[in-house]
Amino acid sequence: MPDTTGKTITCKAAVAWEAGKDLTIEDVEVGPPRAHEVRIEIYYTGVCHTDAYTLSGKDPEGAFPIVLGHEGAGIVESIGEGVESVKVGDHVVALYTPECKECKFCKSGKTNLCGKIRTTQGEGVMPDGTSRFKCKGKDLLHFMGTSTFSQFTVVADISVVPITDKVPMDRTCLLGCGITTGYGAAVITAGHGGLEKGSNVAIFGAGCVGLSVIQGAVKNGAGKIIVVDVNEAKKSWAEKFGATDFVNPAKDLKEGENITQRLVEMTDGGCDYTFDCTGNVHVMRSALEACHKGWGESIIIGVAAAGQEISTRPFQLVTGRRWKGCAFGGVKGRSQLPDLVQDYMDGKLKVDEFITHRQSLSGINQAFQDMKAGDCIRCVVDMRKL
Ligand SMILES: NC(=O)C1=CN([C@@H]2O[C@H](COP(=O)(O)OP(=O)(O)OC[C@H]3O[C@@H](n4cnc5c(N)ncnc54)[C@H](OP(=O)(O)O)[C@@H]3O)[C@@H](O)[C@H]2O)C=CC1
Ligand SMILES: N[C@@H](CCC(=O)N[C@@H](CSC=O)C(=O)NCC(=O)O)C(=O)O
Ligand SMILES: [Zn+2]
Ligand SMILES: [Zn+2]
Repeated sequence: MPDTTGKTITCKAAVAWEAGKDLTIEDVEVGPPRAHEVRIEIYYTGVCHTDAYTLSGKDPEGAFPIVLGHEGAGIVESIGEGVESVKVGDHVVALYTPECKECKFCKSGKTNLCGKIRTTQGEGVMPDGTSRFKCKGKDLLHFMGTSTFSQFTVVADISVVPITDKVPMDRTCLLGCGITTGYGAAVITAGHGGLEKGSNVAIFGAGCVGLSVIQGAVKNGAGKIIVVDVNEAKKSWAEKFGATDFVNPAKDLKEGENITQRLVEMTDGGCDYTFDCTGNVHVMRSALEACHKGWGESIIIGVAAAGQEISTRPFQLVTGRRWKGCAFGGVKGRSQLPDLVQDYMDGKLKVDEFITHRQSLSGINQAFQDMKAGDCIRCVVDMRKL
């Protein structure tokens, strides 16, 4: 392979030109990394519902044309001036939640949200306000600071974590979003640094995120782990990951009974923790109201569309139920992701089981279709196969 350091690379990428339209595979020019930037050759990327959400046009931050994708793993091709955290040849996972370790957020000890580049990331540009992608003479926007639907991408050095090369990248890519998000929500965000042993838990939505919450709940020794999903096929998935109960609100409720009442009855007054992994604001309300009076905590993970709002009677909070939420499970990517990779290597974290579908880069629109079909947990796209 010729040395590409300092040069623009032309490669294939799946470009979203307009909201609601299929992606098209294009030749894109990817500029060299500038100071504190890293150019990565992406080997594998997952497709997440958040990519579909932005492509749909419902994301208030969504703008076009853009290179989507935020669940990717690859190898560092070159680095810009001042980069010390990774080197050429490192296997890495891209981080849509960066970690600078020096901003107010990073130093607070209270959150994994990093403030350093959030504004430019939301605007779809690199921290210096410009794009590294060009196609047909036009600049393309970056997405979530990662843009993993391109064979080569450029990210800020705080948006990437080196990981062992002993784990295949079609697995590590999934730690870039869905698995880490659900697992972290249970073991980091819930309670004070993770849900307590014996806690009764309800998880709404058993996709990649919800199944990962189950894994975290099992790890922390939860009592009841009740999964609520309208898709009956998710029952066997939930059981495989360690759920103790499954309720399908579309078929299992008694006449006049609602899901909140059922969960309160099953848990002697309400759940200690509930998790929304659907993005449906009505489900979020049920999840909050199914919490135990006095201490029950509901964690919102699902992403709801622009204009959607949550509501409940304030009395629910007055009487001690708590609403919180998290991005990337509350996990600090550069500090904590290598530990999750180690958990996978030690057989303590399931990852392989999530891969139900695979596609080549040119099959990426089919990956979006697969995701909507209901039998897909995660589709992994091989970015080097056209
Ligand atoms: N906060 C964060 O950092 C992150 C948030 N997300 C968000 O998390 C959410 C979940 O992602 P993912 O697991 O990939 O999604 P999936 O669509 O794979 O899983 C959601 C599950 O919920 C089910 N469901 C839909 N409506 C209801 C309902 N009313 N009651 C109960 N179950 C329902 C779905 O059933 P069916 O198959 O029939 O639709 C599906 O089984 C998305 O909104 C995504 O954008 C994702 C990653 C990170
Ligand atoms: N742009 C959206 C917000 C989407 C969102 O909440 N993204 C999550 C990650 S979802 C991953 O699949 C996130 O990281 N949120 C924190 C953040 O700073 O964006 C909108 O405006 O609705
Ligand atoms: Zn995601
Ligand atoms: Zn920071």
